[in-house]
Amino acid sequence: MSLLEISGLRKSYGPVEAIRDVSVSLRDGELVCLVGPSGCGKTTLLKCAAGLLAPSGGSVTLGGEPVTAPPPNLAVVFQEYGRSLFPWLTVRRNVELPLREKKVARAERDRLVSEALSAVGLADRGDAYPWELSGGMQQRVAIARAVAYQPSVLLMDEPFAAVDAQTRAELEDLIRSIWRTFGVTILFVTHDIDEAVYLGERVVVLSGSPTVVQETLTVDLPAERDQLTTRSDPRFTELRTHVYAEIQSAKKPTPAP
Ligand SMILES: Nc1ncnc2c1ncn2[C@@H]1O[C@H](COP(=O)(O)OP(=O)(O)OP(=O)(O)O)[C@@H](O)[C@H]1O
Repeated sequence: MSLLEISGLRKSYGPVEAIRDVSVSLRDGELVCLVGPSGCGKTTLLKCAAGLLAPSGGSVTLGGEPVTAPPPNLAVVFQEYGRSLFPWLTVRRNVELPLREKKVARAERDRLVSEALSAVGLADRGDAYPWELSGGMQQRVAIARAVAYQPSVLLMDEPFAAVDAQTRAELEDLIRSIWRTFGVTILFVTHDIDEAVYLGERVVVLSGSPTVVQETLTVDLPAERDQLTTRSDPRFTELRTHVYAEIQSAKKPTPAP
């Protein structure tokens, strides 16, 4: 059964048609990657899915309910970790903040924060301030905050675009591990083809703007993935080459209907 349903979504900014027709459906517990050329409307699509932006047409439903404002059981992790954390709050406090707003009782809050910080490997950095941490660690804090909130859906908008390649690989593995541990449904937006194939159970390829779904691909790689084995698997190479070719043709703008 689908949990998050994006159906016939359209979005124009005044005369600029950004998204023409996108439908994506996520089953409960799925990890789906959205990949497309730069400027194709990935962020726009994600904001519409999160209830942060009203679509011009089509619909978004979460658990059968229409999404018209940010739903309580959905969390978003953005690319710019530097701007998403409060510098005057410690790591623990940053992670705890949405739980306070949700009026979670103190003991439960402490438990959820500790569990989330352990899951991202920052159990011993709770008293640090974000600016004392590296970029990759700050993004881990943002991920811990989303996880502690126990969302049923996690939307991620190019969350690793601003970190170095090694950190990025570690964070990719972290997402797979969090996904498997917590059973959260994830929609992960990236412009990185290898990342999309490495992470996803399915990859949705978007066309150039005005955007339509170019292709949806099932990633038939083993669930147990690691940077060395998976990336040297001939099937991985086949899939990424296929998606690369799709993106190249997707860069051509969609002809007018
Ligand atoms: N607030 C806005 N007002 C007008 N046009 C906008 C606005 N936001 C986005 N656009 C336009 O909509 C299109 C899609 O933008 P969006 O940021 O969603 O793409 P993206 O795929 O996330 O881009 P990138 O890969 O570069 O991050 C672009 O043509 C952009 O210029």
